[in-house]
Amino acid sequence: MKRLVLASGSPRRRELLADAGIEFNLFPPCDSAEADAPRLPDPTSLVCDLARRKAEDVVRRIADQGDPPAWVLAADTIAECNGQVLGKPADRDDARRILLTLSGTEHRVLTGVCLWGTDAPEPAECWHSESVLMMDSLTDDWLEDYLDSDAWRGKAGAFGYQDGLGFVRIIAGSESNVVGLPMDEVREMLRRHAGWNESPEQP
Ligand SMILES: Cc1cn([C@H]2C[C@H](O)[C@@H](COP(=O)(O)OP(=O)(O)OP(=O)(O)O)O2)c(=O)[nH]c1=O
Repeated sequence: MKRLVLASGSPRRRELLADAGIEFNLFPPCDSAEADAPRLPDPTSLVCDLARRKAEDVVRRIADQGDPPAWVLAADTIAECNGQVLGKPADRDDARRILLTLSGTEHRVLTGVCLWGTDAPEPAECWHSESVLMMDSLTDDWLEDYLDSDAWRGKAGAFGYQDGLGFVRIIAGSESNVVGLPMDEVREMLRRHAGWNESPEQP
């Protein structure tokens, strides 16, 4: 059976996969796999394309190293509000801009997922999952305190749902999708392709 490689530097993705009892190795993609990609205007196409590029980068590097075949799993998460794509903030001002865009709105968080065998020319699967969220209207004081906390860094939409601050609620879809990896769907996908099975319950 091929080993599973998580092509990600995201601590949230690592935790989600580990919490599900799935064994994997880590192999983060190059930053350029995401940074140099064209910004496709359609959010769904964008997250799938970015997940695919991250997977492809790691598939190539594993093959170049001559390592045994592996399954490579990659993902990309963005927030989207009225057609505007909101990714990871570049800096504090960008985080303020993103949060003011989301403040008081219903919006979506989309995660694209790609699974690719290093011995195959194309991905086995590439798809996305989405959740709908509602963010409270943020006051200036609250916003500046939140920006001081640095909790927005490295997070799409400049917020961390997992931080439990309560200013954003999920209306539809899963929490794991919001924080970077839709685990129900990922488990199913790994069962289909990678022969992954949950460990039997201990008596
Ligand atoms: C919306 C949201 C996103 N996030 C995170 C998940 C992702 O790590 C990040 C979105 O950026 P991504 O570009 O999807 O991922 P990444 O750069 O962190 O990691 P990699 O590409 O190496 O896999 O935002 C949260 O942690 N909590 C949230 O509530």
